[in-house]
Amino acid sequence: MTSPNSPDTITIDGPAGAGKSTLGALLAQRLGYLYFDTGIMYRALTWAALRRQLDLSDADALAGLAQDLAIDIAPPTQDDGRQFTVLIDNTDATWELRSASVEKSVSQVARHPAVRTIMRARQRAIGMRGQVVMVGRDIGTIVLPEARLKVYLEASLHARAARRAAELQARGLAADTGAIEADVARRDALDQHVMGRSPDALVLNNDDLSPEAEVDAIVAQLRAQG
Ligand SMILES: Nc1ncnc2c1ncn2[C@@H]1O[C@H](COP(=O)(O)OP(=O)(O)OP(=O)(O)O)[C@@H](O)[C@H]1O
Ligand SMILES: Nc1ccn([C@@H]2O[C@H](COP(=O)(O)O)[C@@H](O)[C@H]2O)c(=O)n1
Repeated sequence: MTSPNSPDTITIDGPAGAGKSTLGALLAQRLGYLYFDTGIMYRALTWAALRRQLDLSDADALAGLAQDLAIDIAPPTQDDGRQFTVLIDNTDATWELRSASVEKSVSQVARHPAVRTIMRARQRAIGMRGQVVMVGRDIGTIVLPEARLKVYLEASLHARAARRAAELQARGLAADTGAIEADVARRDALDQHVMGRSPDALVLNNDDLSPEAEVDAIVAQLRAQG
């Protein structure tokens, strides 16, 4: 699928909590590329829609907001474990994007075709600049199908839930692994229609693979491609 004219981008898709952001950030750092997590955009839209008390079934209202919403991703402004700071309409919403209310509604917001059309166009414009590692659900299949390398990352439901629980505990928050597992499974089901594994993707299962080993496998694949 890649050609000399393909954008110099690497896509990473996979289900919730598979480790896409961890891998994406590490790989981008190794290659000196921009790291871009498209899940942040859907989370930002959901956060802003909830704040405005929009009806989450109103596709037109959500699409209008998706078009206009100012989402700025900046280097971390606080040393609290964040990968970056997310400013939405100039408000720091970094951790609120991970809140239970956003997690509960984000897949519902992301389902609207009108919303996805706008988000995908914004994402594609960023990817086409090149030297980007872009992470999401449909990046290798729809947003950047001509990417230089596509990765599909997977891990068992149990491992994904256990990692999410450990992450919350590390931030001093309560974590019920059973409830987290149910929530991750619910999001998997809702996201099924947007999830895509490109036939030419490099598939990595990280149940027993560290992020560093994942990066090594990808760099080896890039070298093999020449
Ligand atoms: N290879 C790995 N082995 C063990 N733990 C990992 C691995 N990769 C990531 N993790 C841990 O798994 C958790 C989820 O990772 P991460 O946030 O990167 O996933 P994600 O796919 O981006 O999630 P989401 O879809 O919810 O945004 C984090 O606590 C992270 O430290
Ligand atoms: N390309 C994408 C990325 C994300 N979504 C939706 O956003 C939710 C949050 O994504 P995370 O990667 O931060 O977990 C996700 O559950 C999807 O509903 C999407 O549709 N397409």
